[in-house]
Amino acid sequence: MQTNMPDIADTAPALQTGKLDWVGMGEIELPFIFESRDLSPVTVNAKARAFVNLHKEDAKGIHMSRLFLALDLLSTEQQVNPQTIAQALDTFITSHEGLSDKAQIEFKFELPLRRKSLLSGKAGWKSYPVVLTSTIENNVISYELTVDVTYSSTCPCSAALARQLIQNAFNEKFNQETLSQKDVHEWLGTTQGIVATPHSQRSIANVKVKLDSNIQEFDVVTLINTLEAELKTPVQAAVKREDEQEFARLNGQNLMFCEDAARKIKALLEANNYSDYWLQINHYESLHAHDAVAIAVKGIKGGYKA
Ligand SMILES: Nc1nc2c(ncn2[C@@H]2O[C@H](COP(=O)(O)OP(=O)(O)OP(=O)(O)O)[C@@H](O)[C@H]2O)c(=O)[nH]1
Repeated sequence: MQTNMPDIADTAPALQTGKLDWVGMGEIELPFIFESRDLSPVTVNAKARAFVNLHKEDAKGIHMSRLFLALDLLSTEQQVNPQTIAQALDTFITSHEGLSDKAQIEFKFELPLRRKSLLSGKAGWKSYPVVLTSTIENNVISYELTVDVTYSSTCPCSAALARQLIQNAFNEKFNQETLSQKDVHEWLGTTQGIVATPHSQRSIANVKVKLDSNIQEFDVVTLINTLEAELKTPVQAAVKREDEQEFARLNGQNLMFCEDAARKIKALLEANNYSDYWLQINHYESLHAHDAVAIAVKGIKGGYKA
């Protein structure tokens, strides 16, 4: 290796002096083995962002290769968990002595999970977008976990309007007739019996929670499972007809506006004692070409903002 290469990060004058909040790299390709409770260690293909602050006002720049190589170690020689992320953050700071006293790593990846069908006992893969952000400041680490949960939402307004049409059709059909249970039963099984159906839409809950700084392990599966259990109509992987019928029943029994979904999840996160959270509910409408959106935060001082 050539020994006299210029190292401008150390020696060149800054064009203009001043502190910077974050300097680093985005979109770093980083496969790694992710560890989380109730999950066999799983290889994920993450995109990483790695940052330190630059508090030395006249320093030309940070040493990006040092951040990159610390991440590479995480990818090739370790498994990703709170301990190894803490080590990488520590390396970010110690390798920037005099330059930086804050560091941040963000991982964005899809977590594949085996999901069971509703009734038929089959199973299939479903991928969940995850963002894990870890920050060290004043020697304290904080972790934020964001997951996206996709579900189906059936419009309560549309359901009520459809029911009215069904009642009207019933009146027309059976106006003068003595009702026979058999006739009504048969009629209900026809398209004319259920003359209107409410619209439903694919919907996504984006949920960000702040984790305790002293956690020993991540627990993404529990967060996803709890959210899906609360929403009741998560999109399905393996589906046989009996599963589809159960899904139709669940949709009919869990009609919701985006406000309903947001309130349910807010109450759930409160009950689970997260120190802070942010959520955005997106109903990708099938009635409209635009979306219905609801946002909520815990609302603590200095916490997440809506
Ligand atoms: N600070 C900084 N570096 C950049 C930027 N864009 C590219 N780089 C490159 O990042 C590379 C790595 O920088 P350093 O970490 O200082 O590399 P190095 O001097 O070989 O590593 P050390 O010997 O550990 O200091 C350099 O080749 C820079 O040119 C930028 O906008 N800012």
